[in-house]
Amino acid sequence: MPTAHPSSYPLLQSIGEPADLRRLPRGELKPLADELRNFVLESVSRTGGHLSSNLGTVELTVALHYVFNTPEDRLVWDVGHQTYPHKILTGRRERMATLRQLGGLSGFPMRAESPFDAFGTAHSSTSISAALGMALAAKQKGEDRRAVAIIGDGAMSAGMAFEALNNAGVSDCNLLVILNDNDMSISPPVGALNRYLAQLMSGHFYAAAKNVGKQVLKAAPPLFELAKRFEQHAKGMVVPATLFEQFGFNYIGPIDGHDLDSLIPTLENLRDLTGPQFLHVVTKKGRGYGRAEADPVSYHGPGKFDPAVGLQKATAASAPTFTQVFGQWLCDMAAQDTRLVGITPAMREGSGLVEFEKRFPRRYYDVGIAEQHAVTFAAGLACEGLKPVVAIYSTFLQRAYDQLIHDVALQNLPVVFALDRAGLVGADGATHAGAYDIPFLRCIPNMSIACPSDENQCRGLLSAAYAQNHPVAVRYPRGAGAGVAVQPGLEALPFGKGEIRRAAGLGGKPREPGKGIALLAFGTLLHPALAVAEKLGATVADMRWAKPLDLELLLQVAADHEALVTLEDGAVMGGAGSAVLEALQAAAILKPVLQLGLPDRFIEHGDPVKLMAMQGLDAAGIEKSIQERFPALVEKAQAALKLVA
Ligand SMILES: Cc1ncc(C[n+]2csc(CCOP(=O)(O)OP(=O)(O)O)c2C)c(N)n1
Ligand SMILES: CC(=O)[C@@H](O)[C@H](O)COP(=O)(O)O
Ligand SMILES: [Mg+2]
Repeated sequence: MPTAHPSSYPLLQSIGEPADLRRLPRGELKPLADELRNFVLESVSRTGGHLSSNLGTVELTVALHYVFNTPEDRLVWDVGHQTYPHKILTGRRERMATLRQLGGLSGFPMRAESPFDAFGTAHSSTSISAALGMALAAKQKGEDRRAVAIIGDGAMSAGMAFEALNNAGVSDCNLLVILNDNDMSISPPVGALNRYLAQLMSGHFYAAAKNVGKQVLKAAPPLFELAKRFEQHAKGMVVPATLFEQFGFNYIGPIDGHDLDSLIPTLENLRDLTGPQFLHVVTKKGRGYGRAEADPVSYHGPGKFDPAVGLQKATAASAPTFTQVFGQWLCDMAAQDTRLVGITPAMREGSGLVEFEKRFPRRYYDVGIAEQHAVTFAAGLACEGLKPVVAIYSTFLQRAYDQLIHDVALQNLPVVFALDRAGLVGADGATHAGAYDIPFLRCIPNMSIACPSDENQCRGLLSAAYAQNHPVAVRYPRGAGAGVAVQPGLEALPFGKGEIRRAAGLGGKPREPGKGIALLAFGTLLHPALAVAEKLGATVADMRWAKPLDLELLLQVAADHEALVTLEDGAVMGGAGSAVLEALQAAAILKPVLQLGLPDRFIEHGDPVKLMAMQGLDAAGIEKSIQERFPALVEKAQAALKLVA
């Protein structure tokens, strides 16, 4: 993919690393920022990726690398989806064409990718904790470096951010926290913090009186200290200390996060102050590209598009995604049962709850980026007889593991967890893979786990989950399923039951009992399994439930075959295949079992179909693994097929 034509970005072309930026005349920073913004738009429109948040951090990124001696001074970007300007200014401009592609640039900061990426992020609200660690490490080692956390207003709503503020506020170290306040999460922001930040922004007097950036204080520290003391005094008299000052930070702002004339002197002042500093900058998500400014939600993470015409509506003909199937099921079930409430931790669009919010606004809860709270909040709702459905990405449920055990499972509360993005997600890479939910859920008493293989099963298993009086997770992958027609009903599939989808020995010739191979599929790997089974004359069972296993089906299949293969789009270790091994062991059935699934390593970003093939989880890979593990059985099975043919 060719990158943007170099001639249109002459200044950007001259920046190989931030030291080049710091050598630029001050007056060239604004034209550089303009080129940088245009390059981000052009590049992301060609590759897809996160856009509106990146357009909003252009000036802030230029100012940070201009004022701070990066990479010796550490920048920790929260979530990190807004770091394309940072990557471009730190020697990765040419590689932006490979963004989120196999072997290409990650969409998030990665320590292995660059020394300028001080900390790997992608799950939100970790930046202040990490930066505090770096600041205290510098102090302990006697190193003169700064640590800066850049955190968005959305990420600021997570408890972990306040845990870090609470600790940092009493830590004698040189930490700067920059709140990038664009008054947006992915969706419009929610919660009291957002309301508070709006008050801060509306306090014009406070901002004007304090606008340190504009009054470019050239003073030597004593004068600045004097001004600071006056300001402390004045604040106490005129304006109640901000929340952040109550946490022990020196709060500056709000200032315009797109105005280099504000940003640079303010950052220069703050860089030279000791103790915990908090800078509140106000930016516009999507800044500089009208369509993204007008609709930062749609342009949060767009695919490829033509900036001249903007995003085009998806063609209606395309098969529904699992997310859409869930969203429709949620509305249908809510219409049937008034006890249903829908909860999302700040992922309304991604989890498919836009329609549900419109139709059932009083039963819809966006709790902000607060997965721990979301789960225990659901437990509270369930205690009072409501039927909560928590729509949450598999990877983000990891953040609420104790709440899952302690507040939901231990009390055996009927909460449904609709786990979207199960398995490999592709472009977002290892940080977002839903690879571990079967292992980490299966060991929790009272929990059940359903693995739909297609869109219809997704509906049926969601209804089955909803009908239970204990916690159930239903896991399904990102994107479209098998493209089967979705039936409108809400009938629940049988709880804990799977079914044989293909019996061996087809073609009229009965197979000897106890011979041949059986494939036990958990979820969408059923489809490549069916393809392989045709060639191997194997039986295929759609197990549907990782917990409880359909023991009757399993023991029957084990008795009828001489070898078993388990397939799951999740970690092999502790996964559904392990459950099969445990069950056979408990029944003293000794049959060879080949477990296929994700390996014990993190899988990088890339095209999800290619990534699954690389793990040997496409039909060719599955067949190859079976051939290698059971060569004699395969040979025998294929010979038998020839007889039948
Ligand atoms: C723990 C966690 N939950 C949810 C997400 C999904 N997510 C990514 S960006 C985002 C919104 C972040 O808002 P903000 O911090 O204000 O950044 P902005 O996009 O406005 O620049 C969310 C919810 C995540 N990355 N991590
Ligand atoms: C940065 C972040 O965590 C989200 O924007 C995430 O990338 C969304 O993932 P989907 O694109 O799968 O909804
Ligand atoms: Mg924001």
